[in-house]
Amino acid sequence: MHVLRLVSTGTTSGFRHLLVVTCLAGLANAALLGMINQAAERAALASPFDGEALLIYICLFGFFFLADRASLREANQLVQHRLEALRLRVVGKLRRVDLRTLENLGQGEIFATVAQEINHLSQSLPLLVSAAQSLFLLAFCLLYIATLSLIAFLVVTGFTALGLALFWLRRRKLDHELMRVHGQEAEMLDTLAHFTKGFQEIRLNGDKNDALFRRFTQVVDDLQNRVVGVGGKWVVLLQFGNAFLYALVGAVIFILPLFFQGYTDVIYKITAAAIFCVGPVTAITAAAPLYTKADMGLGHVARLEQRLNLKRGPMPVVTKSRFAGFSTIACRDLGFSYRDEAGETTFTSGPLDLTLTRGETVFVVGGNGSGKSTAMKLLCGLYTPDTGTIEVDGTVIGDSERQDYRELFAAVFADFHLFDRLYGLDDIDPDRVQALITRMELTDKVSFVQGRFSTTILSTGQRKRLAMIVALLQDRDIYLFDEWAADQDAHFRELFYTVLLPELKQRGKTVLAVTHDDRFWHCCDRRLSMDLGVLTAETGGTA
Ligand SMILES: Nc1ncnc2c1ncn2[C@@H]1O[C@H](COP(=O)(O)OP(=O)(O)OP(=O)(O)O)[C@@H](O)[C@H]1O
Repeated sequence: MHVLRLVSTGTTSGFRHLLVVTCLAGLANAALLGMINQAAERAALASPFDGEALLIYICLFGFFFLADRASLREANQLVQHRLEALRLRVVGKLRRVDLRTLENLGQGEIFATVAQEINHLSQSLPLLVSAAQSLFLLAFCLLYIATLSLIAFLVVTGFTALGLALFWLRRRKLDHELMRVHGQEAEMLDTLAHFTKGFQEIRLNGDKNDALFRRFTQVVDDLQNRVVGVGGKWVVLLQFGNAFLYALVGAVIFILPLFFQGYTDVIYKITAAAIFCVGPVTAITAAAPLYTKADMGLGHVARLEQRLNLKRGPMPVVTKSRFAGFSTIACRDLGFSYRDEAGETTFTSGPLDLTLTRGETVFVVGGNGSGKSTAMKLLCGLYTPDTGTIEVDGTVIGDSERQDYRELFAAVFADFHLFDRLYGLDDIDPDRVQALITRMELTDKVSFVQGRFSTTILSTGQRKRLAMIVALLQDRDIYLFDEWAADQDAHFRELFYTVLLPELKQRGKTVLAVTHDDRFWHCCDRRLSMDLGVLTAETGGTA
């Protein structure tokens, strides 16, 4: 049903057009078969050559050829168009979800669904149009049989419907297997990602490399076994379809004549028509695996969409945050928990009670795993709090305010991503960018040309400096830095604490910086200590 929904939703004119040309192609095909039948009958009766019939045959063939081509082209166009819309819709939802939803989904699942499944669909769906044509052809063949003998029509239709229904029921049993194939494909993609993301580690350690490869081999083996198993079940199903067809033709030829008087007059015509049914029914059954896979693929996309629908915020605002120029942000009893798949809490951040004032520089310190990064993501609205509130100048941040609130922040997280372009800063003055590149001493490494950085392949410290440039260009009210200085040399560490942070303060920016650099702990207005997800102490600084 997902396939039908995909092609029939959206603008209906494309679907109607496809339906008309496919129907015409099927009609022309049926007419051709009818003519062949008649010609065979005439030849059997040794009738003279019929030039007019030949001309009609050629015209019909020409018509069929054009309609068939139009139908395949239309189907391809329609399907690609709908798939593009689907891809955009899913990614459109993806970019609006809660960070936690995205973390729970996992990259393998997203890639297996959005990239792999939709790519499969883009290749397999247009091929299904031949099966759709066969459906029309089958309907016309049956109608033709009806004009010859009503009883034969009922028998053939009954047989065909029974065969297709049995086929369909048995096919549905494969759905569960196909679901597991999808899950294993996602697992395979996740394991594959370890080879690229962990390449350095596996090249340094042969045992690790071998063990990962063994794991990958096992995952691929399991996947292959399941795919082979599913393929075997398809073969049995297709054989069942073929056997059923020959049983049908046998019944028409051998059994029906025994019961009906006069039937034998038209027996060869009905037999020929029943044999014509073999082609379309075979085409339909052969397309069934393709259809099933396509329907499953669209089912996965639909399920992914459902999960994305659950925690979707409003569209990102492109204008300035309505909270820009805030005076205070107050967090009261703010709490958030990570939960595993079973719903068990694995770590709780908070309850946090904290007030941030415009223009202050606040350091957050604490041991590894004490919850500093989690608290940052909670504070800037990336995680939706389970309990408590965030208030900006007395306005409580609810779901409808959250995106506007997020727009107050520019951040360089510990797990930051560096984009090659300054997305969202289209009108930026290139000289400003170049000036910051010079300031961050990256001129011999990176340049800003035609709206993009010449490279992002840099050392970790250099990448963080480039990320800092991007954050500074964003010119937001609040800056979050999660251990920015950790990867910098002594010179840039000094520059960060004693020049960049004071400059931001001077410009009225609020800074929240996670740091382990106790040598610079005095360079702040306040220092918050964290342990086990809660604030344990607050100390004054000298900034
Ligand atoms: N995405 C996540 N999903 C589930 N649990 C997480 C996630 N990120 C962090 N945690 C858990 O939350 C706890 C706090 O992690 P967090 O990264 O906030 O600590 P941190 O104080 O920033 O540590 P560090 O100083 O090592 O960076 C850890 O126990 C970690 O296992």
